[in-house]
Amino acid sequence: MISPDSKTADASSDAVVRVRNLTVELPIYSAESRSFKQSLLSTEIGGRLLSMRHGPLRVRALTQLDLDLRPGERLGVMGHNGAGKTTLLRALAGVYPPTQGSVEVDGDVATMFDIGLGMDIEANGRENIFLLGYSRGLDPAHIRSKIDEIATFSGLGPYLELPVKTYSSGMASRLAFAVATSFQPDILLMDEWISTGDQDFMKKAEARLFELLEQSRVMVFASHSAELIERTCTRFMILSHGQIALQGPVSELQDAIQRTRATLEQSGEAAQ
Ligand SMILES: Nc1ncnc2c1ncn2[C@@H]1O[C@H](COP(=O)(O)OP(=O)(O)OP(=O)(O)O)[C@@H](O)[C@H]1O
Repeated sequence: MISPDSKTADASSDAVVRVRNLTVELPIYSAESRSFKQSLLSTEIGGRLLSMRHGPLRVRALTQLDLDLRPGERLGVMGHNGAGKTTLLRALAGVYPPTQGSVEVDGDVATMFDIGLGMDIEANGRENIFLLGYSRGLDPAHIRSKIDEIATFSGLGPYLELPVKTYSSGMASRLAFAVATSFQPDILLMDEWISTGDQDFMKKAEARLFELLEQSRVMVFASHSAELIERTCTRFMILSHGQIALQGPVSELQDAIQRTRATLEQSGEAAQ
């Protein structure tokens, strides 16, 4: 829990996402040997590598972030590879605990990143719909009422009776997407646009996403695409080496968005 001063508390009282002084550090357990640690330390990565006297190397992926998101706000996050975009989404989803600071999120969160997170590949599609629904805190009757719709939207038909390990990655993505979008979330966290390689499904998916964006209380969308951020977001943030370099309304930051697109394009990171 946070204990903000009274001025901050007033300003954030209607926020449904409240992040205070958030630092996230991630250990790298697979770098045990001294020489390998040394060579990693001299490598340029997005986050900051911290060499500990004891224990594993750590990457500081986010440093002292503050963020308030109020109902109706849709935040687009851009930044170079390794800037911390995915780490921010994972921290908001509760996947990564804060190393320092706090994250408070009021409401049901749907995640559209790490597709497959929360799925059991040994279980069949139908069972996975329940698993994903339970992880959102939904009750069985509510989940059951959506099964037919999810089956139709995902186009998986009889495959829903087979274990997910027999699905292609596109089929698994279609199932995860159909579940994530069939139950209206309060807060939608997305990393890039879904891509399944199936053009018909992509058209349906885009239409459904826009519908969902209209109704979600809050969205955070990490992307390399300036165009998608301008089309879908109300607020814009640039992350750089785990810190907020710039933040404000999309309507006032058109130039900054285009400059970021140009920089990412130069380094070959912009979305097509
Ligand atoms: N599981 C992990 N363990 C250790 N370090 C990690 C892990 N995940 C990410 N990192 C590091 O944290 C930093 C931020 O990574 P993150 O994936 O959040 O960046 P990103 O902005 O989403 O990048 P990209 O645009 O390439 O997807 C990077 O330096 C990365 O190497």
